[in-house]
Amino acid sequence: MFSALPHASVLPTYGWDSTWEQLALTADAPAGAVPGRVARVDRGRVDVLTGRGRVHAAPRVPCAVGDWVLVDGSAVAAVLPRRTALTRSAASGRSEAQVLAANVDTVLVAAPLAAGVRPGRVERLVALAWESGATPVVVLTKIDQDDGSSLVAALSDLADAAPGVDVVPVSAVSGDGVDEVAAAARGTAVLVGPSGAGKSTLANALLGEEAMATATVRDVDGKGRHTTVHRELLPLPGPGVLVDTPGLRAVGVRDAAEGIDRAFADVVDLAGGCRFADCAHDTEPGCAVAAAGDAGTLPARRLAAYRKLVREDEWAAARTDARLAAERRGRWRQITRDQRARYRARGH
Ligand SMILES: Nc1nc2c(ncn2[C@@H]2O[C@H](COP(=O)(O)OP(=O)(O)OP(=O)(O)O)[C@@H](O)[C@H]2O)c(=O)[nH]1
Ligand SMILES: [Zn+2]
Repeated sequence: MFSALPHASVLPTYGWDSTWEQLALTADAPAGAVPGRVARVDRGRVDVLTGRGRVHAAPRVPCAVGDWVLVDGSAVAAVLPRRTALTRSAASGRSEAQVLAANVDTVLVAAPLAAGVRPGRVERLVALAWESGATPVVVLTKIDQDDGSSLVAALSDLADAAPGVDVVPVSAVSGDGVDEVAAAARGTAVLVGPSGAGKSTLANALLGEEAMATATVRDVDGKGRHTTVHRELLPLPGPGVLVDTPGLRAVGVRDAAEGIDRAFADVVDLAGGCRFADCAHDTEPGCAVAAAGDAGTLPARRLAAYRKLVREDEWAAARTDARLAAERRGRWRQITRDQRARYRARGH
């Protein structure tokens, strides 16, 4: 239970609503705990935006940027159930998922025009976005660098790579498209994409320079570039909240079968025409997906990307199963040991 909220009026600017209030009332937290939203997580400490300002707290329970929590003194006492969670397979090869941001409504997938669009990266992030429960929007950044034909080509590639997903072209330098991105960034929006995609520069444009300069944590990398080192949640001047994330190099998928299917709705649609309901679209006879690939109606690249993500997702699931099995074995061994010790103690 949390106490009456003397300064609760700022919480809605962070996304607080009556549903969160209800959840907070029934949460398991000491009297006097106050609600707030996690703005930053850094080596075992979290920054929470509360009605009484920014609080540094120790997370007694694990939490991620975007979580609504109840803070008791200087500790996070409870995390309210998440509406959505943007996760990736942990980069270190461990079998746990890493929560990049919680309670996200819109995932802004930044793809820079400068480098030429990398469709595989966009597909992967769009799949993770759908899987999270949020709505993806592709943001084609740095369009001031169009050489006259690259913008048209990029928009066409993105339409193929992200069917049914809005694509917003933007230049943070010229300001073109910034209002459109602001309109697309519904609710809590998170900016994801590779390092150097222009996420922080776009965040600046959306937030106003000063807000960003004082709030985000940036560092100079080995090549002398400024790069974001922390995820940071910031209220936008209009309605909504923005989370800027450091560039994502490796984004593994896991438990993302639904998200992958949504990101590849064209492939799934074709699969409806396969002879076998459990067709793996590999070497099965009567496979409509393979046929479309052969006929060139489904780009070979896209089919390969779909297969790759599905395989990766299944592999991650197998790894999780292996870990759970190992844990079960470990538990069982412990039980057996305990039992033996009890028998010995009884003199058997
Ligand atoms: N021409 C042009 N350059 C841009 C634009 N947006 C960003 N840049 C430049 O691209 C570089 C990278 O921009 P950042 O905003 O730091 O990229 P980021 O995605 O935040 O990178 P990380 O913090 O490493 O994840 C910087 O040199 C920016 O000045 C743009 O709209 N047009
Ligand atoms: Zn098939």
